[in-house]
Amino acid sequence: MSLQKTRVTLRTLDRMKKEGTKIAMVTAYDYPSAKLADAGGADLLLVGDSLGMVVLGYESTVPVTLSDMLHHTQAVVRGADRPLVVTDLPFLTAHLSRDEVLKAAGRIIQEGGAGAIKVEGCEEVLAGIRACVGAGIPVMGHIGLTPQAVHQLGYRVQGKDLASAQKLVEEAERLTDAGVFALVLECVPEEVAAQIQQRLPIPVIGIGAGRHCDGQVLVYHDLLQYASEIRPSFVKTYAKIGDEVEQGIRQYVQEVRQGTFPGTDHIYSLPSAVKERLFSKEGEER
Ligand SMILES: Nc1nc(=O)c2c([nH]1)NC[C@@H]1CN(c3ccc(C(=O)N[C@@H](CCC(=O)O)C(=O)O)cc3)CN21
Ligand SMILES: CC(C)C(=O)C(=O)O
Ligand SMILES: [Mg+2]
Repeated sequence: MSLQKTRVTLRTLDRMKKEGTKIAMVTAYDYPSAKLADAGGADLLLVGDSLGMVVLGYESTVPVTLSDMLHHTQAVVRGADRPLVVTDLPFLTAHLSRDEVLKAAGRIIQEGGAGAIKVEGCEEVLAGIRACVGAGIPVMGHIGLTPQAVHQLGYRVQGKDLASAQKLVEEAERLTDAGVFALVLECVPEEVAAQIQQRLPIPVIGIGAGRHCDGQVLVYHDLLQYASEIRPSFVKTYAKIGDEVEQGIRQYVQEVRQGTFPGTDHIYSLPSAVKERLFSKEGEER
């Protein structure tokens, strides 16, 4: 089923949860990353606000704007045929008035071309989530470690004591009641994620949430080891493209300096008839 070429929809994900088919999600931030992730078979592409860190060089996701998200979403959508594209609402967007949330989410769907949005948090954003769902905008929830709250939480595992584990289960259920079509659980003990996965009728996508989730998500630059400066311990490395890129650039620079690039394979030449006449008297006369 994951090999089908038709677009992944909410119904596809629903079916995958029921069948126990694991869902593979990866972030993408531009046309080439979307094209390659699609070719690699990813079901869901997340235009994560992590782009602020891995693509734009900020220290956190907090500075990322709606216009950043729109710009990158448009590029990802152009490169993604099969996967459903989900875009993060940036910092402080889901907390605004109902109208403001709808406007921002509407732009991501209408101008960006995404198929869904993702919102961090629960209580404070529940009204905005309900408004979006009511307007026909699919919403993915995100609880546990919510990076937009880095200034309060840090990047710490969440739900390690009884009270906070119970709170996560409650939040998962409240979000489901509010109509989210799937839920990202970030950095929580495996046992808590398993409990939530069992209780919810919707797919639970884990990142640092253990083996029992309905699907997994990782940041593109982490799993491919591509110039990412942070290394959470839940990351597994599947390639080292950063090293490949650096090595390629190093060799190019060296060949330019040595004059071995460009070689005869990489130049344009005049046809010999033109060449003969170009520097002759006749050629200069006109
Ligand atoms: N490259 C990248 N990958 C990500 O997964 C990611 C981003 N950037 N930027 C936005 C957020 C930030 N995230 C993070 C960042 C750090 C940890 C981290 O280092 N966690 C500690 C947990 C320590 C503990 O509480 O025990 C770890 O050691 O994994 C986790 C998630 C996830 N997101
Ligand atoms: C880490 C994932 C879940 C995310 O929200 C992002 O990449 O922004
Ligand atoms: Mg995010």
